[in-house]
Amino acid sequence: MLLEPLKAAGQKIALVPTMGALHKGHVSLIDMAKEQADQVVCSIFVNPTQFTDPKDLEKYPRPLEHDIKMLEEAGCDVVFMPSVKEMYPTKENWHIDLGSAEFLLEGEFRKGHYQGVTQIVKKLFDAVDPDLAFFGQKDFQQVLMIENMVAYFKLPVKIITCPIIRENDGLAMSSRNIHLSAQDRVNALVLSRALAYVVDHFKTLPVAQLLEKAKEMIRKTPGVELDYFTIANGKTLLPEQDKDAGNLVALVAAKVGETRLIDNMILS
Ligand SMILES: Nc1ncnc2c1ncn2[C@@H]1O[C@H](COP(=O)(O)OP(=O)(O)OP(=O)(O)O)[C@@H](O)[C@H]1O
Ligand SMILES: CC(C)(CO)[C@@H](O)C(=O)[O-]
Ligand code: BAL
Repeated sequence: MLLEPLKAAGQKIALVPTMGALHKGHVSLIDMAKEQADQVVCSIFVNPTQFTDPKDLEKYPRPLEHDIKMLEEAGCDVVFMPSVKEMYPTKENWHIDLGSAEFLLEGEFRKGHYQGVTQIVKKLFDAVDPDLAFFGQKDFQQVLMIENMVAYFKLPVKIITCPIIRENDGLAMSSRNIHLSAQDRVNALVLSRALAYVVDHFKTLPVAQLLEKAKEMIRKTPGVELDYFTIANGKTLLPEQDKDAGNLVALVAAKVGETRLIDNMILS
């Protein structure tokens, strides 16, 4: 890539992988990357191999002009927008060991999703050869899977996790929020509210009671269909009942109207 001479001259290269439809969450990743690297590359690629629902892939937003403008304003140095043919010139098999957490939570509801995610991230790393790569905590399990892929191939890329950027009312920013109707948008707030309830009561209530209350909040919200709400170990993603175990995170996924959203908050 054109960054090779800059890298050879000692400059640090950062990659911010995205699927486009950029929002302030993505900009926060670019901002953090700019603080830590000399050149920031943002990739925009809607990766077909990570979609398990063809309708989800088809309707994924692709507002290209808006994205380019946002990247210019954010001071991103390079935009990398490969075509599907460039990234997948031939049909290929990809299967690597990502550990048992691959099959939990998102992996259970989107079978094979993390094989597709790690396949494309490896290809992006091969193309850009970054020193650092920035990902959002919003996709908590994705960061774990990418760290496992990096360890699997022993890649010299440092993975940096960036905090979740939220709307003023608490909804985690997401490209898919654009699909929410006005009523969905109101209903979707229950996800961050249920997570905040768990954070606020973490010290005083047992795990079982926290989960019961959070799930009840979500279940009684019309138009919201819960996939999972869990309090889990932040590495194994296995459910955890012991509040003193440390490294705990609350994670949620739900369909709001026709749109599936995820969110999480760190507990300890
Ligand atoms: N609200 C957010 N705060 C911080 N990072 C975010 C946020 N939303 C997305 N990201 C991160 O931006 C990167 C690119 O994500 P992506 O382009 O899929 O956007 P998205 O908003 O997560 O869209 P989607 O609707 O597909 O979940 C990922 O590392 C993701 O975790
Ligand atoms: C990391 C990623 C760009 C891979 O397609 C995607 O999963 C995303 O946007 O989070
Ligand atoms: N932000 C995660 C990408 C996906 O939902 O496919």
